[in-house]
Amino acid sequence: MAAPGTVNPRRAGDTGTPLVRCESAARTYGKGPGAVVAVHGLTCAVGPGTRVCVVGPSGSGKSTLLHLMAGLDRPTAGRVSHPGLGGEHAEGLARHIGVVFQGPSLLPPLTVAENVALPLRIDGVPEDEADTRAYAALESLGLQALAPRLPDELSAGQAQRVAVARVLARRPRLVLADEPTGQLDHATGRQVLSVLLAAAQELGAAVLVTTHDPRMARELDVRWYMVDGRLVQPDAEAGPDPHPGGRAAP
Ligand SMILES: Nc1ncnc2c1ncn2[C@@H]1O[C@H](COP(=O)(O)OP(=O)(O)OP(=O)(O)O)[C@@H](O)[C@H]1O
Repeated sequence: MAAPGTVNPRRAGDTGTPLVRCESAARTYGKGPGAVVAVHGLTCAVGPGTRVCVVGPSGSGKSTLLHLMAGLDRPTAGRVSHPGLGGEHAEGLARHIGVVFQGPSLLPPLTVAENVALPLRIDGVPEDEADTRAYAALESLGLQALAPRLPDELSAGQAQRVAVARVLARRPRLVLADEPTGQLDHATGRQVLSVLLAAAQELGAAVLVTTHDPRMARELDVRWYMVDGRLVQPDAEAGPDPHPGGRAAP
């Protein structure tokens, strides 16, 4: 059995150069006696096409790990790198990594279509092409009828599916979703997750989703369990992983 904090990359479906790799990565918030070690020296990797779920209770460090992987935060010790995404330059990474956040994230004054097109415009995609790609992303998620609506005219589940469309319209190679179903009822949450997984599969993107809900975790191929800022082997928590290669059985 691997040391605590280490996830065997093979179990994570490391079938190519990892898109993201953590090597003894740690994150401590604050200094001195009040310092909080949110993540303790984690070693793990996400390979192309892999679908990983990080399962753990509130406060176990899931968001911190996701932010480190997204390049939104830096480890206070150890290293996080993105060898399969062309290096470590933040701007370059942002083009390849899509992040879905837990709460409302759509801009209230913009329509759904404008919200989805905005990141493309920021990336420098010409307006017509951005609009076309935004509409195509909405259509592929069955959301085209929502295109002219404002965010406050959507249900929470619809808003979260639009947020997924916004991320996927940029065609990322790695999708990191932080409790994307955390504010939804179970049935709606499952629907959002299934839309996210199907769209990512269509794109060939790897996915890492965090959740505190073990029922959601079953929808993913590989599960990592997080306790008090440490990853523990699935075997220790829930028996053998049914897909040790990290990919769903066909
Ligand atoms: N900016 C911060 N400053 C200080 N402590 C923080 C900060 N962000 C997170 N923490 C602490 O780090 C630990 C891990 O937090 P984190 O948000 O990563 O956990 P989580 O598993 O994602 O929780 P949740 O499921 O509630 O979102 C917690 O003890 C939290 O209080």
